[in-house]
Amino acid sequence: MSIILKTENLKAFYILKYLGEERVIKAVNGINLEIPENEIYGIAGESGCGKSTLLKVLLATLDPPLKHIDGSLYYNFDNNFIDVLRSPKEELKKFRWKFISYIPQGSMHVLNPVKKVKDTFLEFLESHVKEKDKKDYLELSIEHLRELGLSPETLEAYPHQLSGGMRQRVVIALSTLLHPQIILADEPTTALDVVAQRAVIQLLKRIQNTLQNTIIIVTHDMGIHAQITTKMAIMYAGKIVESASTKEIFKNPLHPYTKYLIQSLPHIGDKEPREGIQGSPPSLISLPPGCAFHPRCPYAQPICKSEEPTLKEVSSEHKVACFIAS
Ligand SMILES: Nc1ncnc2c1ncn2[C@@H]1O[C@H](COP(=O)(O)OP(=O)(O)OP(=O)(O)O)[C@@H](O)[C@H]1O
Repeated sequence: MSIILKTENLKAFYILKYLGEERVIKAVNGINLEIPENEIYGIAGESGCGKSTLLKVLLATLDPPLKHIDGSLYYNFDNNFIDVLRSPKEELKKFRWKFISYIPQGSMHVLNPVKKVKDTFLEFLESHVKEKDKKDYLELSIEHLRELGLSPETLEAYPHQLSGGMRQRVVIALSTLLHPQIILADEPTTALDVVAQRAVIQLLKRIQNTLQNTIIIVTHDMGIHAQITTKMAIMYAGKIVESASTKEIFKNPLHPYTKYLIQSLPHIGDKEPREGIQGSPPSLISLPPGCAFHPRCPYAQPICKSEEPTLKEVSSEHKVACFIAS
């Protein structure tokens, strides 16, 4: 199993000035991840725990007020680990779209409303692939859509002529035109009905199967993780609190937060609504001492209020950051 992307104690904070005072939002706060190639890797957690920010950092797009504070991000490019956040910006351009690409949150609004889909595809290829004539770009786009099971006729449409689900699939096709080895997808199924969600899931699975690459999916929806991911990490308050294969996470969740996330999933035959997690995630500006989950944890012990648990391996490839569970 080869690692395609890894982070070591990665920290990136939003630094804001508010009424003359500095406010620091610790959105990515000491992340250690090792993501293998040829997997669909999920990152789960409630809204506001830092998932989207982590994806921005993994793509190495840190624009103010987001700032790299500490730690490292490595891409395994041709069997060399590149220290991405310490590489010159010009150097990083060669990775974007060809090695690593990004499907942004709400991507169905990404397409230019006054241009045919075809023109967006051609412009993208023109700016990223050299030495081709226009016809070749068109052939490449048609071939790619066919490969993904999408109709090439879509290229002749304007975005408003496509359904929300179809627009999302077109943006996914656009992000994968250059066959990247890593695809980062931010909430790719959010705001879609279940039929459109299913089509997006099938498309992502098909892409992974065809390219044999790695897809990293961020979503708060544990149901989506269960359907598509093969390995996953649970994020809480800017940190990873548990990671394992998706099967293991659902069969044997160890962290009380993971258990809550799974318990709150609806089941067929439920007579009453499922209970959500009590309380809400802490402010990332002033985190509680010790384990950030302790104020919401029914099993919290005195140690949880004073010391911060680290992510420890408890069985093969199953890691958890919890004094009670490890
Ligand atoms: N551009 C920004 N400037 C300042 N703070 C930000 C910015 N973007 C996000 N944040 C803050 O960073 C924290 C983490 O947000 P992030 O969007 O990464 O979480 P998330 O888990 O992806 O949640 P969601 O699913 O709601 O996007 C939140 O407190 C959020 O308010």
